Amino acid sequence: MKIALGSDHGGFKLKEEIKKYLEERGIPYQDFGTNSSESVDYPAFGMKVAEAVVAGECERGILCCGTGIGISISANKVPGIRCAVVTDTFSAQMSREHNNANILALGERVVGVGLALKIVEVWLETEFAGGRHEKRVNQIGDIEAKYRG
Ligand SMILES: O=C[C@H](O)[C@H](O)[C@H](O)COP(=O)(O)O
Repeated sequence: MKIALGSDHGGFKLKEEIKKYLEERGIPYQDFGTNSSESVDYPAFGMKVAEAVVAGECERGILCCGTGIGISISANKVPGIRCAVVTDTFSAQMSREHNNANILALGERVVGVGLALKIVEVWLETEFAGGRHEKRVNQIGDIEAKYRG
């Protein structure tokens, strides 16, 4: 499974930690930036990762900013993206099992590196449960379709 990675300056250090984590486990990734702690605007990075996931270039994405919020809002504007901001391992599991989240968003200023990497582990290992959740996820797609031009 190839992972698309992205961050702004507020999530840059956490993204680098996640890269190390993925490298140690032989999980392939593509880094869409940013490439330093210099101040940048998060929407473009959220969009790039979201587009890579929707295009199928990467199966899932992980985004980091200060809180995880701005970059997740940006990613969720791309049709087909279900990006979840997660701060605990239970929500990480549920975002996959129930919501089939295809992007995980983390806040470097919210969670420590240890917890963030545990969230990543749980999120990557958990599969969508389907069943009753499938029709609900499909209904999210129906909302997108309603507002598509
Ligand atoms: O939701 C937005 C993110 O948390 C950004 O990382 C944050 O707003 C950046 O703030 P600043 O420009 O003060 O570093």
